Amino acid sequence: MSSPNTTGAGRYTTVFRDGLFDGQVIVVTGGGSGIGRCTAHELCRLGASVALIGRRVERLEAVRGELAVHGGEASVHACDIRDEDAVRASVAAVRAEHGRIDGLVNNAGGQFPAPLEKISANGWDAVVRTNLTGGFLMAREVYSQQLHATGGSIVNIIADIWGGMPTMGHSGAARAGMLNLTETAACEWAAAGVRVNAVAPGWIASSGFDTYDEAMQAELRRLKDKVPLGRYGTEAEVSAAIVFLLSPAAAFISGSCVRVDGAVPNNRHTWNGPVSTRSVPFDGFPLATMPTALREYGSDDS
Ligand SMILES: CCCCCCCCC/C=C/C(=O)SCCNC(=O)CCNC(=O)[C@H](O)C(C)(C)COP(=O)(O)OP(=O)(O)OC[C@H]1O[C@@H](n2cnc3c(N)ncnc32)[C@H](O)[C@@H]1OP(=O)(O)O
Ligand SMILES: NC(=O)C1=CN([C@@H]2O[C@H](COP(=O)(O)OP(=O)(O)OC[C@H]3O[C@@H](n4cnc5c(N)ncnc54)[C@H](OP(=O)(O)O)[C@@H]3O)[C@@H](O)[C@H]2O)C=CC1
Repeated sequence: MSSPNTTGAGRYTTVFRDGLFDGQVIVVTGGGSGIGRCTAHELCRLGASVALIGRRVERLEAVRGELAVHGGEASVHACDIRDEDAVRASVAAVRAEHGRIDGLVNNAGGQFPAPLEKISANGWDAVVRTNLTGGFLMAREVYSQQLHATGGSIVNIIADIWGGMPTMGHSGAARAGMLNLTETAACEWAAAGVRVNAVAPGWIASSGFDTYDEAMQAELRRLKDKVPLGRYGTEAEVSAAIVFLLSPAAAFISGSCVRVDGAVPNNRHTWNGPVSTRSVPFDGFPLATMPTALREYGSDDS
C-alpha cells in the first residue's frame, strides 16, 4: 500500500466520487494535524472548500499550503474552541470569507492520560471544555449563524468510550456527553434539515499518538494485540467515515455513531480467541498521512 501523497505530485486517493462536495464549504476543527488534516485533504479532493480551525496558526497555514498544491481552497482561523467569543467570531469569519457553510467536522480535541484520583479540577475542566463545551459551542454557532436557514450536516468526533475510558476518565465523560449532545441535536435540528452524527475512532496511528510520552506509547504498542483486526486504524479510515456521514449517501442517517476501531470494544474479556495474526487492511484506502506515527506503530504488516 502506498501513502497518500498530500504534499507532492499525487492527489489524495479517495473511494468517493469526484465532485461529491463541489461548491460546499466545510468547517474542520483541529484541521492542522492528524485526522482533521487528513479529512481536509479528502474533502478538498472531492471539491469542497474547507475552513481550518485550531489554536496554532502555523500548522493551519501549513495544511492550507498542502491543499493549495492541488487547487484546494482553505481558510485559516486561529481559535481556541473553548473560548465562546472566539468561536462566534471564527464562524462569522468563515461565512464572511466563503459566503456559506454546509457542514462542520467537530474534530478538535484531546486529553492527557491520568487516573481519576490524580486529575485536578483544572485538569478536568481543561479536558471537558476541550471535548464537550468546545464542540457544543462550535455546533451551536454553525447552526445559529448558518445551518438553521440552509440545512447541512455535522459530524462530531468522539472516542472509544464504550464501557468507560480507563486512564482517560475526563475525556470519556466529555465524549459520552458529546454523544448525547449528538442525539439531542439530531432531533432538535432535524426540522431545519440538519443531520448530526458522531464518529468514534478507536486507536488510530495519527499525530495524536505523538502527544503521549514514551511509557504511554509503549502501552499503545502493547495494546495493538487487543485489536481483532490486528492493527491500528489510519487517519484515512476515519476520514472516510466522516466523509460518508457528511455526504448524501447518509441522507437518512442522523443521531448515529459510526465506530472506526477494528472491533476493539467487541473483544470481551470472556473471549479468548486470537486477534488477527496479520493486519487486515482495506486496499482501497490510502494509509495515514503522518509517516512518523505510521513507522512507529506499524499500521502495515511490518
Ligand atoms: C494507558 C492505555 C490507554 C489506552 C487508551 C489510549 C487511547 C488513545 C485514544 C485517544 C487518542 C487521542 O485523543 S489522540 C489526540 C491527542 N491530542 C491531544 O491531546 C491534543 C489536545 N490536548 C491538549 O491540548 C491538552 O491535553 C489539554 C489538557 C486538553 C488542554 O491543554 P491546556 O494547554 O489547555 O491545559 P493546561 O493549561 O496545560 O493545563 C490545564 C490543567 O490540566 C492539567 N494537565 C495538563 N496536562 C496534564 C498531564 N499530562 N498530566 C496531568 N495533568 C495535566 C494541568 O496540570 C492543569 O491543571 P492544574 O495544574 O491543576 O492547573
Ligand atoms: N488518534 C486516536 O487514536 C484518536 C483520536 N481521537 C480524537 O480525534 C480527534 C483528532 O485527533 P488526532 O488527529 O489523532 O490528534 P491531534 O492531536 O493531531 O489533533 C487534535 C487537533 O485538535 C486541535 N485542538 C486541540 N485542542 C483545541 C482547542 N482547544 N481549540 C482548537 N483546536 C484544538 C489541535 O490543534 P492545536 O493544538 O493547534 O489547537 C489538533 O490539530 C481528537 O478529538 C482526538 O481526541 C479519538 C480517539 C482516538
